[in-house]
Amino acid sequence: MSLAPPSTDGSAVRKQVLVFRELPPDQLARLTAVHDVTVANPRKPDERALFDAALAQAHGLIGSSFPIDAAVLARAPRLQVVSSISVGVDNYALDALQARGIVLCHTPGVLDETVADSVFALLMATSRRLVELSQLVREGRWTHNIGEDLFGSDVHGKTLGLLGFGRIGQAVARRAALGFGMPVMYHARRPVDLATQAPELQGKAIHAPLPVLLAQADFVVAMLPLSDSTRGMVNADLFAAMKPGAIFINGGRGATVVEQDLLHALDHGPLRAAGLDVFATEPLPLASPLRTHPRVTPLPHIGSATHDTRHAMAALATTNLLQALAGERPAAVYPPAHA
Ligand SMILES: NC(=O)C1=CN([C@@H]2O[C@H](COP(=O)(O)OP(=O)(O)OC[C@H]3O[C@@H](n4cnc5c(N)ncnc54)[C@H](OP(=O)(O)O)[C@@H]3O)[C@@H](O)[C@H]2O)C=CC1
Ligand SMILES: O=CC(=O)O
Repeated sequence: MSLAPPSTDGSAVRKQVLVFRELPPDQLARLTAVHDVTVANPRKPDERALFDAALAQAHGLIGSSFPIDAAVLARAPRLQVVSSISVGVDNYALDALQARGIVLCHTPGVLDETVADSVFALLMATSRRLVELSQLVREGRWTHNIGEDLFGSDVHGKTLGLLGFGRIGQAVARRAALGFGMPVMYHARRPVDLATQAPELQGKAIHAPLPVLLAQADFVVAMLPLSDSTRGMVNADLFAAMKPGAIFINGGRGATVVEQDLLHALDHGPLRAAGLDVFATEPLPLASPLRTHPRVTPLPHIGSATHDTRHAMAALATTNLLQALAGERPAAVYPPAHA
């Protein structure tokens, strides 16, 4: 869909913007007020040709869930800015963007609490077997009091081990430590200065050596970005080092986990259960054993999927794009200036 520009007020140079995933109407209106906008989702076969044509002219891209790789960038000779409606930047060819001086923006911060809510919901659901037991009621199999074979495991007071302790990891830690009395251990390459960055977690969360975290955590929650350093990081060695009966939750990116190793840890290793919002291939292929494994609770990548938060992400991404196209420093550029 090409959106005709309103009559120009002559105050600014209109640029070509390609929206590659749907934007809420109010955010689309902010763009069309100042730029020429094409909306085309390359995942839809009937919009692919329009996407390709608009890409060749685009100064700015905004969207998510589609890889903007080196081949796509090579077909966008005028590109100045890519604004992702996501905090994760693993869909973007970072080296090629940097080499061409194309600004990359993303949406940190506005989704932290919502994603942490989702991760904690998954942690609760797996430990108390909520989906499985709800299914039992729905299917008319609740004919007598459930027995020990269907009991769950406690959450409060148990130890949480976080792989990744950034914005979202810390939001998960707050829920665990302040709401559920859980001691928190975290693994990251650099310890976080809790006194300045998360004073409410002082004395409640510690930076622990990975083997210690894995041996002691009742819940291991991965909240890692996908990068060269994290791809396949959660592998057979890590699963083997986890405490017997541990529950594994992944709210970061699927490819940080070796899924075959996860399955082995469920069937032959220490894992009691797993809760997964993200997968190496999304949507999850029908043939994936993770889809139907009885002790896996799979979700369709819904970490930030509330009306409020998805709108806040779209608004921040739109602001970022408008700022960058105006030659200003965007509110949330990747990598951040201090990195
Ligand atoms: N399921 C969903 O819907 C969502 C998933 N996400 C995913 O969550 C990720 C995290 O988001 P956010 O918290 O904002 O990101 P941050 O950048 O704030 O945090 C990332 C954390 O991971 C750590 N980390 C990075 N690389 C490594 C490594 N090699 N080894 C150990 N720790 C590492 C960082 O610490 P250090 O650099 O010191 O190692 C930091 O603690 C996103 O990148 C995205 O992929 C985000 C939103 C929604
Ligand atoms: O996975 C979602 C994101 O914002 O990143």
